[in-house]
Amino acid sequence: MFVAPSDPTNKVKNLKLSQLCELCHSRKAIIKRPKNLQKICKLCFFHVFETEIHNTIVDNKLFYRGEKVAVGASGGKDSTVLACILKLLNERYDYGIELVLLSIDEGIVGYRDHSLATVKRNQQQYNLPLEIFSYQELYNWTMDEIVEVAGIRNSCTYCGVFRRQALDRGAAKLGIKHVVTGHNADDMAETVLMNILRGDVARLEKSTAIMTTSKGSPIKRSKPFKYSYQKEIVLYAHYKKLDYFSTECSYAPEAFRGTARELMKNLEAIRPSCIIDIIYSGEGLVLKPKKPKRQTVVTKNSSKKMKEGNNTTSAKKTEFVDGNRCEKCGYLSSNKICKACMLLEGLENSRAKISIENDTSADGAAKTLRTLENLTF
Ligand SMILES: Nc1ncnc2c1ncn2[C@@H]1O[C@H](COP(=O)(O)OP(=O)(O)OP(=O)(O)O)[C@@H](O)[C@H]1O
Repeated sequence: MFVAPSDPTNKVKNLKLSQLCELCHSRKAIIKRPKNLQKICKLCFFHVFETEIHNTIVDNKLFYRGEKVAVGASGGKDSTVLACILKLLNERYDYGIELVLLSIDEGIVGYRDHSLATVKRNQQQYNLPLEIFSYQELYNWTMDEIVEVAGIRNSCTYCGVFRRQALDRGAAKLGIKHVVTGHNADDMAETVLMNILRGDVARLEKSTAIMTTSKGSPIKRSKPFKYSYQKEIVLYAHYKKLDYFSTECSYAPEAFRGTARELMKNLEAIRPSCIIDIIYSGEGLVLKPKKPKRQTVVTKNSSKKMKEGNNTTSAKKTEFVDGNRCEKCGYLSSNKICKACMLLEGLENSRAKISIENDTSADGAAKTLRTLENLTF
């Protein structure tokens, strides 16, 4: 239990009972916790916020002693607070983990260059090693070039696919098998909501997992802020006076996610617990077992047709299990060609500035996106 009543700087006199912190009952309450509307003092807020994250880490056995962990560091509020708190908890509770800041430079002038300058300052402030990998070096494209060719509307799709892979590839190069990101409770609730609204059952099943791994891939990803509210992360950064970059990405946010975010914010205003409740609902969902895939029975007739070259089944997608390597880049992929290479192929074909909306060509970026939507990853 956290008690610091003798702290002379925070000692208060002549306060009404209603003005006192509801946790320590000795200092003035200055924060109304967004999560549960509890009125608490600054020190108690730091303590409960940090302890909740520690509990999430311990309850879910996120780390093991001696593990090397990369913090996906964008310079934004979430990952800055994550780096700060993981360093603090690692020292306070002696997790015995080795932290590294891992940043991806997507190549967005006026946005990522500024936020990476923040990460470089964080590196000094937290005394942690920093590694930066860029889309330019990994894919030979910057996001600015991609938007020029493929348009702004689908920029998040490209960026998301490339960033996920870039973080994995960056971690693999550093010999790290665990990447933590600053995805928070609001992000997760939004994702659950989006998947429900889209009827995307396959994604819904995975959307509340705190740790995700891909069969055959050595890199696992986790979200220690799974139960932390966005507003509390901002409050923590504010009261701790953390150095973070607060500008939004220059490219439009994914339209549907933006709508889900608005919806979540409206719901939160009426009922703050709805963020956590949506996550609990997602966790509690039991989905119907998947139907086993139908086997193609090869009859005498069909084998004859096959020999004659009339076989329609040969056009079907060949199934590749996780752990296979992309035929183009050699990186791990559950498909013959990884998502990033499929997008790159579309981009190369669209260099002639075919806009996504008007693109009806057979090989352009728009077609690649449509193909990707139909693939199961
Ligand atoms: N360029 C990047 N390099 C490294 N990690 C990144 C990068 N961009 C995003 N991430 C990781 O993914 C998480 C979610 O990113 P996203 O951009 O969706 O949300 P955000 O709320 O803006 O996060 P943040 O406030 O940390 O920038 C980040 O917290 C960070 O851990």
